[in-house]
Amino acid sequence: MILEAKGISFGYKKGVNILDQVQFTVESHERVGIVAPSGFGKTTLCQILAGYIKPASGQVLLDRNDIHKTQGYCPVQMIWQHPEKAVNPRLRMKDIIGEGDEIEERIINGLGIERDWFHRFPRELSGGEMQRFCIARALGKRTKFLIADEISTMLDLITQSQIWNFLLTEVTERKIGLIVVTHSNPLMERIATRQVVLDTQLGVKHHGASLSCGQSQMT
Ligand SMILES: Nc1ncnc2c1ncn2[C@@H]1O[C@H](COP(=O)(O)OP(=O)(O)OP(=O)(O)O)[C@@H](O)[C@H]1O
Repeated sequence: MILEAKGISFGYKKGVNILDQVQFTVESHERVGIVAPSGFGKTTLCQILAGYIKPASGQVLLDRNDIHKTQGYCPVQMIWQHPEKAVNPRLRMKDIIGEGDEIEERIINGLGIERDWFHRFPRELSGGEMQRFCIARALGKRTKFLIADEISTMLDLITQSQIWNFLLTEVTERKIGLIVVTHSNPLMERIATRQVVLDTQLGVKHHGASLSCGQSQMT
């Protein structure tokens, strides 16, 4: 499958775009890092790619189908930096995890989610425990692309390593395309097979080669 950001422009204020003609493609077997300075619009772009925000212009295409016109379960799932912002505080974790697609037992076990946690409310879990639920919820059977936006920033190094080891195995075995945002260079180097650099002057750069706006290139 191919996920395509096609000429994506967006701004929160009318007439002021933070994303301008962003264009790139990601294939199922790839792990692509999105690189840009803080405040540039990476999270916003992730939300657009996962269908949460509509671009002012442009499209997000999954095998040529517009993701913003797709009904039902979105095959492009996003894991957020702050899990507490991604869960309904009034639901118990068993209901939160049931909000998406069917989640295989292997995923629950692989992420180290304990049975006892299912009966708790989000406020009764640590950030790391809650993030494991959010990762599991995003790995439903129909997920084809996963967007990981600073997902391990708040975790200790051992938990980071466990979660990333699990995620990398999972996306490789299921041929899920991965888009990753992280400010950690070592993590980016470890995870991404390719990087897309968002750049104010040049639109989008791939592997250091500058492209003018509106072009796309697979590297
Ligand atoms: N809901 C919103 N309403 C208005 N402005 C917003 C909103 N969300 C983000 N912004 C602004 O849009 C810009 C891009 O924010 P975004 O979070 O997408 O950047 P980022 O590249 O992910 O930043 P960081 O690396 O610091 O997480 C910022 O200036 C931010 O203040």
